[in-house]
Amino acid sequence: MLIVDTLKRLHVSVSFKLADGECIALQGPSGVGKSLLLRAIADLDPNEGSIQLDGTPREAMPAPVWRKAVTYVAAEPGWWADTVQEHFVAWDDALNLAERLGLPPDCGTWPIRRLSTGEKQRLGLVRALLLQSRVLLLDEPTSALDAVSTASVEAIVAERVSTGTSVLWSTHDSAQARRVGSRLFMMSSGRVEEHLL
Ligand SMILES: Nc1ncnc2c1ncn2[C@@H]1O[C@H](COP(=O)(O)OP(=O)(O)OP(=O)(O)O)[C@@H](O)[C@H]1O
Repeated sequence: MLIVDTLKRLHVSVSFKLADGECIALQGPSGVGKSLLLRAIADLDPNEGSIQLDGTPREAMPAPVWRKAVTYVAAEPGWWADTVQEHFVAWDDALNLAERLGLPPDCGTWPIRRLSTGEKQRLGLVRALLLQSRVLLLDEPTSALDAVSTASVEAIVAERVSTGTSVLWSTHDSAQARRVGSRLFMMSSGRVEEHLL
């Protein structure tokens, strides 16, 4: 269980509980603060408030440990090495997931500069999935993907949810929000309000 109590980042102020094996879809207009909220939960930006994971306060863990347990997945992931497989400790495990997301077997040798936006997005998700995080904070994870790849992402995340991973999934696609979410949060003026699905 992730408990977020009066988390504040700029104009965002939010409290909610996210159970094990639950996926909450997060919607709201562009610029309303969805990314600010997800990044604050992962402690990637300065923020105030209290967050607990399974009863352990965030401040009791070193930040890198917290971020491996409560992982933010950016819509546009960052890269630091020249080729795809240099970004992975266990490339065989990564390749299995990458192939499920429609990438070819030789994609590990590809230079990062050749990747399309959607290839980057899928490989960024693979990187996060390999962490086996307790909580995934997905920031528009299929915004650059076609329908087939989107369905693959939704299926893989659903598998994780079915084995207990908690997910907060930001999306502009209300059909997707209803497909993936067991609950729906609408964000406006920096607050979230739960809506019936
Ligand atoms: N470091 C910052 N300092 C000040 N304002 C910021 C900062 N980061 C983001 N903002 C502003 O906060 C608002 C919310 O941004 P955020 O990226 O969370 O929106 P969003 O709901 O995720 O939008 P989108 O759906 O377009 O991705 C925006 O107006 C943005 O310009």
